[in-house]
Amino acid sequence: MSNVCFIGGGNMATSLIGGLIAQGHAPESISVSDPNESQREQLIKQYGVNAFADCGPAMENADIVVLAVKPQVMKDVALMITTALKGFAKQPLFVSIAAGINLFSLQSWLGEKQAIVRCMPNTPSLIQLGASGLFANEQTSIVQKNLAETVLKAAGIVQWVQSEAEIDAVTAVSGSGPAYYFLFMEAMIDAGVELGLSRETASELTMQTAIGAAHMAKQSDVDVAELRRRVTSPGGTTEQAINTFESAHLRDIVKAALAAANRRSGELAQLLGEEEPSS
Ligand SMILES: NC(=O)C1=CN([C@@H]2O[C@H](COP(=O)(O)OP(=O)(O)OC[C@H]3O[C@@H](n4cnc5c(N)ncnc54)[C@H](O)[C@@H]3O)[C@@H](O)[C@H]2O)C=CC1
Ligand SMILES: O=C(O)[C@@H]1CCC=N1
Repeated sequence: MSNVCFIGGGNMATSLIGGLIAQGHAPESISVSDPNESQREQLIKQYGVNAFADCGPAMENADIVVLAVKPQVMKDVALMITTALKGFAKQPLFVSIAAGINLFSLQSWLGEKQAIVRCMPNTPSLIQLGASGLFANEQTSIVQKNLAETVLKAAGIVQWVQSEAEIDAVTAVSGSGPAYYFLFMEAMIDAGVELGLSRETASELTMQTAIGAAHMAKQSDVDVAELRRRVTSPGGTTEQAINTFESAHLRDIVKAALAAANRRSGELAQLLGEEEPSS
């Protein structure tokens, strides 16, 4: 079993650790470093993993180090890691899950020779229904790619993408995506309450409808547009709701929202990363 280390033990690390443990990964082979003591205690109590305040002891013997800190602290953390790594015989594979921080910056902080995978997971990883996009630098071997894939697959589905730019698109679609569905569910629950349902009934119906629609879409041999048409009887109720969404340009709103999320990845790269020399 591979030794997996998480630098940063917050929301996403907790989701990924939850996925690994649920898949039978031994807690003793998972280590976390986080300066926040209550975060460490929570992870020890919930999963029985090893937790440390500093990155050095957490990374000892690690085959794979998942960088799960906020983009704003990534540079400082990466430089600390580089110092700690100097005493290590074995260099681990690094997997960064930070939005916007590109391989150019990660390589300039961790070292040009390091194998690094940029990954964008999402929070449903906690219940093994995550979706992750992955892109590896040239230094990453096939064995290391398989290792990254195995760790992320414990949390859900994995898609390798063809270019690093696509990771920003993955961030806009599935990284941030759960929040879009939660917002839509919030709005449906509020609207159901407006129409006279109790909040509990509106919540139960909304969530089960989301689950049912997602399962149908995954299992169906027709596309989602056709599934929508099959709910929409001519002259019926759904048609009225769909017409309302279309006249309010829902599709344009979704396009603009995802474009804004995608753009933000580029802004984070500029704000928090190293400047790439223009070729
Ligand atoms: N929350 C989400 O849905 C997703 C987040 N991400 C990315 O995951 C990363 C982490 O996000 P969250 O887990 O939401 O943040 P979070 O704030 O919940 O967790 C970050 C953790 O890093 C710890 N930390 C701060 N300084 C540290 C240091 N020097 N060494 C070790 N740990 C340190 C903090 O104490 C905190 O527990 C971000 O870069 C974000 O872009 C990626 C996909 C989805
Ligand atoms: O909002 C963020 O920046 C992170 C990345 C994807 C989901 N949460």
